[in-house]
Amino acid sequence: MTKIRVYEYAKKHNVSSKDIIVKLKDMNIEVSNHMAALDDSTIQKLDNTYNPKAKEEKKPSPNNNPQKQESPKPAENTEPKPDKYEDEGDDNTVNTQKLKKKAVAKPVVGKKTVQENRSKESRVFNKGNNNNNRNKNNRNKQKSNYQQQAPVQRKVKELPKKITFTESLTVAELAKKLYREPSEIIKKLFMLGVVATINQSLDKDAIELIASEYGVEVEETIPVDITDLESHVTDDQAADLVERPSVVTIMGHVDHGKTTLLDSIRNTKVTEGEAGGITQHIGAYQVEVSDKKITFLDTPGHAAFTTMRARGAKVTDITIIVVAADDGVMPQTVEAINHAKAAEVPIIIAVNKIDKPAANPDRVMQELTEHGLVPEAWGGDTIFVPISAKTGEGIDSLLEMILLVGEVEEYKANPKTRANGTVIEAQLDKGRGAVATLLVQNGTLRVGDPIVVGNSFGRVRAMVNDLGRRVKDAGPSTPVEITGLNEVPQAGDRFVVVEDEKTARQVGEARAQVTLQSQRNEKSRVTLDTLFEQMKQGEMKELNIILKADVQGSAEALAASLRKIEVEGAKVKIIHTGVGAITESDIILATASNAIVIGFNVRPDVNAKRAAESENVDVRLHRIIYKVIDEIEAAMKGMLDPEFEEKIIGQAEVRTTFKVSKVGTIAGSYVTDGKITRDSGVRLIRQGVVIFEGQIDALKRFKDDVKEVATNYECGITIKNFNDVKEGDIIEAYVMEEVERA
Ligand SMILES: Nc1nc2c(ncn2[C@@H]2O[C@H](COP(=O)(O)OP(=O)(O)OP(=O)(O)O)[C@@H](O)[C@H]2O)c(=O)[nH]1
Repeated sequence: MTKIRVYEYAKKHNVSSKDIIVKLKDMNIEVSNHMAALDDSTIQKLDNTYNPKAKEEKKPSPNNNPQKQESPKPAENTEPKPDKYEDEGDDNTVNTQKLKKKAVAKPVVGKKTVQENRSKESRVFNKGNNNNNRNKNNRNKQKSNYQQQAPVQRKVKELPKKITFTESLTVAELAKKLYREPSEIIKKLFMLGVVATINQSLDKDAIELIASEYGVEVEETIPVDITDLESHVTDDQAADLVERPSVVTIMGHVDHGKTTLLDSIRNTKVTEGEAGGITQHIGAYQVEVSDKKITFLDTPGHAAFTTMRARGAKVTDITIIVVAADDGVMPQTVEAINHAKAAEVPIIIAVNKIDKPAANPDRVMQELTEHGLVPEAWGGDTIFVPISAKTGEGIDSLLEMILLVGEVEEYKANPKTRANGTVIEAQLDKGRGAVATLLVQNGTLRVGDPIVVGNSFGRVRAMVNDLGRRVKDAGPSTPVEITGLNEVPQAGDRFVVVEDEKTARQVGEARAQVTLQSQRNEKSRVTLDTLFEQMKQGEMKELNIILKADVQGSAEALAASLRKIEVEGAKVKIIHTGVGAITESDIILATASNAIVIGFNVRPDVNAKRAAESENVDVRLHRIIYKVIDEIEAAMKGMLDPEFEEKIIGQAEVRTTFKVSKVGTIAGSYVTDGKITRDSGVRLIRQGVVIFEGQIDALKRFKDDVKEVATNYECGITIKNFNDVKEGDIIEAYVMEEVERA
């Protein structure tokens, strides 16, 4: 007996199942849900309502009219089984306006597929029959019955209870999840007023709507950004955390003995008990002191340290600042201190070269107190260790002090988990391919581990330690050199071990597609123009400033004035002051500490300019103290109003000078960058310091006055009211441009 279910009937008549159920209720016929089967008399009653004509033209049932299948007409509908009822009674029996509309939605129907469907269906039923039929005598009879009934009884896979999706699904994907034909979904969408193709992607609302039509639950899963390496790092249980070696960086002024100290520690400690070990420079090494290990990063200097930090890597636990006892605190000593302070890393002072007759450790201590580093002996909390990197004196005490700081700070890690850490250095080796020294910061790295390193990926093929020995595993704070990556990563890149090689490839490739530029854009650098907005959003309570000035006096005066600024709880924090041109190291520190740079009577050098541009660091150049204060205060109040901004348009180098009576000094110059225009403002810069600021008096090419001179051309420049031009000076040209405030 043909069973027609509520939803089939509803579909045929282009009404909702609910309508049918309500209608039946009106007729005092109870049905449980849209899957309920309707008997003939109920269908008859419904037909009277929805299709009065059907009364007169009562259609034969498929059972008593097997020929019907042969007739070409039903072939017009090739919908899967739930639509079979529709197939049987397709022609002109439904005449509601809606259904006419529905007919338009059936262009997918074709004669060819109906045959396919049928043969498929009969196969299905034959199979079912063979499996289930216990009465062999009835077999043939039943078979013929099934064949007749086959189109009606096609099995439809049961609906899932719940489906999940991320962001969207195409019609085909949704159909697959619901175990339905895409055409059925397309039809449903059409009923809902959405014309969709099989590959069309559906948004959350559409997916939910369709699923609810089937009574299926929907769950949206939040997409995981696989390119975020941290998402591959698993959380540690407190119980798994054990003590790990401290990681130490050595910094200090040029020639104060950083390299000698690193070598001396290594030579005296590394080979002890490691007979035959040939030290190998892999960018870091470990020494053992009193049964404990200490890891030293082999690249001394604060620039390297802060470059890593600017890339987001937090590698160093402790910094040692080396100060030569015969030379005292020098500019780079101060830089190193400020870089370490900005990174909030404990500092140990190694007062070096105490073997020298001119050594004066007390003077070093005295000078350092001016930078907030007061020795314990004088009531402060900074550890000072007098050493001689050359003779080895005091090195043991220095190492003991490192262990002590490590104990106090309690550096811990979990050796049981998958490894993650940072690239210390990396290069391409002719024979071995990409070679990278990794510092394992957590977990244990093993040969064979699938790994993502920065934008590269692979499997750890071989590991070599700092003694050049092959190792199979490396625990927390251990530096190892690995091979097996597809590309050379960069120092400061993070690495993580992932579950399998496929994931490593997927993540590595996805990361490689995210360009450096877009990574940079993601970083929200502080600028005076956006400062107020950032403060309003509660992102910032302190404005970090790096201040460079022409002389110490103005640097100090300006820093003191800036520190006094306080706007609604937000303050200025001067993280570094110095004398002289703005250098690349200043820009790196600004990048790592999210600071702006103020140049007072000084300019950035070429490398600093390039770095500031590529890293989007806000560099403000001034000549008058109160204007600096005004600008910072206004920016913090959101009242920054200069609608004009200075734009540097070019630079010329003074190659020679001519003194001409009446005219003054003519600067025979060569334009090295941009252009110089007749009406631009100019600054005369000598060794990074602004000597004079004013206007151009005359701009000439040979004897002719010209409006502008472009890069790589020579010209003669005279500056209004200024004649003290010297060979080697830089003439910087700028214009004031109107800018839109963010
Ligand atoms: N007398 C004496 N000389 C030392 C000591 N430490 C270093 N020197 C010497 O000082 C000079 C500079 O030492 P380096 O270790 O190269 O100094 P650095 O800080 O690494 O220098 P840069 O790499 O240029 O920044 C070398 O000639 C060393 O031999 C020391 O404790 N005593």
